[in-house]
Amino acid sequence: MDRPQRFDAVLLDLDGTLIDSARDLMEALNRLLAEQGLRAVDLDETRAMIGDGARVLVERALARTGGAPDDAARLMPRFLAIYEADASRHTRPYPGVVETLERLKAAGLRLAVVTNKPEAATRAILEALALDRFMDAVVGGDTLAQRKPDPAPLREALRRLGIEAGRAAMVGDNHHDVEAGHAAGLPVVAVSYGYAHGAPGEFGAERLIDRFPDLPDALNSF
Ligand SMILES: O=C(O)COP(=O)(O)O
Ligand SMILES: [Mg+2]
Repeated sequence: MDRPQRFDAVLLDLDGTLIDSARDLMEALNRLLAEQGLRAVDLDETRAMIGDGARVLVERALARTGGAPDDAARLMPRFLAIYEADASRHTRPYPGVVETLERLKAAGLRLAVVTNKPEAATRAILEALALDRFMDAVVGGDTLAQRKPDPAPLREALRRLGIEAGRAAMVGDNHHDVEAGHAAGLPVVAVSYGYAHGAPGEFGAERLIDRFPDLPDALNSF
C-alpha cells in the first residue's frame, strides 16, 4: 500500500480489534467465579462483558452470576494473577491482522495499541503473539488514571509517538473507541467483527470495515 495522505500513525484497540481474546478471559473469569462458589459464564456472555477493562469485566461477571459486584475491587489482584498466568493460550490475532500490520508498517505508518486491558497483560499477549514488533507505543487501561472513552490514553499514545492528532486515525470495535477517538480529534475506523455493545455501524465512526485487511483501503479513502 502507499502511505495514506492523511495519516502518519494509527492507534489500535486490542480486544475485539486485533485479537480474539474472549476464551482466555472466560476461562480466567470462570476460575475466579468457581472460587467464589458462583456459576460459570459462557463465551457469548463473556464477549458481551469485554471492553471496559478488567475491573468492569469482573463486576459484570459477578452481577450476572448472582455475586456482589462490590467485591470486584477486592478480587482484582486474584483475577489478574489468574489471567496473566495464561493470557494467550487460546488468544489469536484475527485473520489477516499480521499481514495487514506488516503492510501498514511497510507504508511508513507508526502504530500504537490503546486498550482498556491492563498494561502488563497487554504487553505479555503482544509478545506471545509476536505483535509487539509492530508497536511503537502501548497504552493500557491502567497506564493512566483515565481509560477509554476518555481521550487521555489516545493523547498519551500520540505524545509517545510524537504525532499530532490531525495526522492519526483510531481503529476499534466498541463505542468507547469511537468516543475517545473523536474526543481526541481523530477520525475513527470501526470494525464490525469484535465485541461491540450495540451495532458498530451506529457508533458514528467515519468508516466501518468487516475484516481487518480492509483497513489500508479505509485509511486511503480519507
Ligand atoms: O480489557 C478490556 O475490557 C478490553 O479492552 P480493549 O477492547 O480496549 O482492548
Ligand atoms: Mg475492543
